[in-house]
Amino acid sequence: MAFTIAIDGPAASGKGTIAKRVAAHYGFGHLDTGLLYRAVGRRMLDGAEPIAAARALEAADLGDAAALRSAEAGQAASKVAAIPEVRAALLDFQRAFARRSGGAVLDGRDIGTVICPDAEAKIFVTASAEVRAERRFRELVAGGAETRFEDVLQDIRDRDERDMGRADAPLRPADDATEIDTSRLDIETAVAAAIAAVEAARGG
Ligand SMILES: Nc1ncnc2c1ncn2[C@@H]1O[C@H](COP(=O)(O)OP(=O)(O)O)[C@@H](O)[C@H]1O
Ligand SMILES: Nc1ccn([C@@H]2O[C@H](COP(=O)(O)OP(=O)(O)O)[C@@H](O)[C@H]2O)c(=O)n1
Repeated sequence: MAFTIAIDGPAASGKGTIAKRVAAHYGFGHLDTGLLYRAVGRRMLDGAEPIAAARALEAADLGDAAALRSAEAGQAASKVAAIPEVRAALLDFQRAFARRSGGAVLDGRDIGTVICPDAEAKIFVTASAEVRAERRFRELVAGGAETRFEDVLQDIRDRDERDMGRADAPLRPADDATEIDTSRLDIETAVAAAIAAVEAARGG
């Protein structure tokens, strides 16, 4: 049976963590759609033309998740993500994943609004920019990156503005999404709130 859970939200709000845990809870597949845009952004940084790179994207391009998670790849991702032809090139793959049998959780920016407007459950994860920057800063430092908190905060603000301000599929909650503000929630509590929202959507 196909059952789709759409999880959207800004950078470092905790949507990926929630998506992974919710998928494990239900035994569903999980797709981090940000990785697709990061892979196209990475290829642009290497000199490729972004629309052609999006059309030629292969599973192998998503292999090096650690490199794709850099701040540089994130900025490049949010630039190529504003190009309608790039978004169009990535649409079918995401929709096919969403309808896979056995259930799917997709996290990104436009899953509940554009990719899967008919998803059975929709969640919009938020947190203050300062809390998100603190989380991302710790994550980058733990991974060995040399960076400053102020730069991470600026990166998050730039991407928020670009992602919310673009004409095509801007970041916004779907009208029927449940919003979870994780600013003051630990991971366990945030995941429990997400599962409760899915259960409510299932009529449970
Ligand atoms: N509720 C939370 N409380 C504290 N840290 C969190 C919480 N949710 C996620 N994190 C941590 O914040 C960082 C970013 O989370 P992630 O799920 O990757 O965000 P996103 O997918 O929205 O970018 C990770 O290091 C993660 O472990
Ligand atoms: N469904 C999606 C997912 C990501 N993106 C873009 O890709 C960038 C990187 O997304 P991500 O989810 O990997 O970023 P984080 O939230 O993990 O920092 C975002 O800033 C968006 O510009 C998008 O436009 N649509």
